[in-house]
Amino acid sequence: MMPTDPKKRTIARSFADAFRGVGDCIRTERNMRIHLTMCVYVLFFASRIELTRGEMACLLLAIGSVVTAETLNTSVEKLCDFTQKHTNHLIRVIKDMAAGAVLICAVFAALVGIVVLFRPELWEAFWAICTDPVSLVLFLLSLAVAAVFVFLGPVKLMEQAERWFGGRRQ
Ligand SMILES: Nc1ncnc2c1ncn2[C@@H]1O[C@H](COP(=O)(O)OP(=O)(O)OP(=O)(O)O)[C@@H](O)[C@H]1O
Repeated sequence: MMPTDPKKRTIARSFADAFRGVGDCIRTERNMRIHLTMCVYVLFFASRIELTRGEMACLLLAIGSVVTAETLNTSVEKLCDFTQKHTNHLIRVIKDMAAGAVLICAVFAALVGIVVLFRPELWEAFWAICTDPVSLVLFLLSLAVAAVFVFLGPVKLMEQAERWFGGRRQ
């Protein structure tokens, strides 16, 4: 698709393009879906214990940094694949560094999560889920949905649905 004339670009168009970029990353990158799934569980448990505004801000910053790093890593990978399809030492170094940036963010985000969340209230919240049958079933169901989202992703899920329901219609 040709880029639109900069004079005709509206702010709404810029936002739409940026959202499409995030959507593409979620659709094509399993690691991005893993990060997002972990974010959802972190925020879920964070909502069940009393955090200060500062602690919540640290968690949100940590989550934002990992998701941002993964999005940038994906765009670097795609640019590398576009420019060089064959094995190349420099491409290997570039891709490894971009992946390293994600690793650094993820390790520090995990440390933030441990510092902020690991406290008795967390285990109490977890125990409350485990001892309530309805909550436990819902929690296990959410894990199953998360696994399907991570390993199949929206694209494969749609293809599978097309095969099942599209096939039956014929
Ligand atoms: N063209 C290439 N030349 C040399 N090495 C490459 C090339 N493409 C990929 N690699 C190596 O393979 C690794 C994985 O690259 P790939 O593009 O498959 O990323 P990926 O599986 O999506 O990784 P990630 O888990 O970081 O998202 C790179 O970090 C790099 O070491």
